[in-house]
Amino acid sequence: MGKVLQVENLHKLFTLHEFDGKRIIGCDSVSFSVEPGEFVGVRGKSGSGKSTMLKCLYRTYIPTSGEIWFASAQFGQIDLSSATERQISTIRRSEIGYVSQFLNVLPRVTAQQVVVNSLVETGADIETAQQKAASILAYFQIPADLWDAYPQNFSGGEKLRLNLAKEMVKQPRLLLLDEPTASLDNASKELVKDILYELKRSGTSMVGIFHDLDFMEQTVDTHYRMAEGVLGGVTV
Ligand SMILES: Nc1ncnc2c1ncn2[C@@H]1O[C@H](COP(=O)(O)OP(=O)(O)OP(=O)(O)O)[C@@H](O)[C@H]1O
Repeated sequence: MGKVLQVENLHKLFTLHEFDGKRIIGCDSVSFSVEPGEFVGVRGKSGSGKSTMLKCLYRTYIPTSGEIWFASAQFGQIDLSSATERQISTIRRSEIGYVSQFLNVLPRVTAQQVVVNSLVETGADIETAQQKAASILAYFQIPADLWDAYPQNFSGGEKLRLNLAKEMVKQPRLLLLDEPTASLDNASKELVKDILYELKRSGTSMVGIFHDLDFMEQTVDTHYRMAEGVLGGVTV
């Protein structure tokens, strides 16, 4: 099987219109690829461009130049930097997940419903989705008394685990992880580590950005360091 992701010369420049058009480099000439089931980890100082790169991959940001080739089940090889908004939302529904400690869900939707909606989006019927959601929330150690609560008020760790649960049920080809251990205690980190191993075993490819270097070294296959927007290889 070919590569899941091939990033070529990705460049993102921010123009600050409120400051006379001042320009800031987000990331510069980033190139790397990801094989099926490979976990790529990126570290680097604060402000070095890690989030910018990840957000370009998810198309939260439109790259200034460069190509992001993704092997989509639905569209074949598709350049995410120039795909239409419609194609991007289809791909996000079932092929690419994004996980951070910040939960981006509709207000007044309970934790259980968040997971149910995710399952329904990938084609499950409501009844199966409800049964499955309960076992998934239990597996992710979300306390049962929170299942009917609104996740906006969850702790950072609970939000992250719910985010992982809602993305994992899609069995995405590619999972993007934005600081997957931020605000987790050691027991929760172990749980997340097991979940990531499980995902890898099932063939999901991952790209994660990290400040937690211990966790990164224990989980990723390929290490990169970002410095001033430029991605470099790291020998561990
Ligand atoms: N939306 C934006 N508008 C303007 N500048 C931005 C924007 N997002 C990021 N930047 C700038 O791009 C550069 C890279 O920021 P980025 O958030 O990608 O760094 P990072 O490595 O993820 O940092 P951290 O580890 O602190 O999250 C910084 O100089 C930042 O100020």
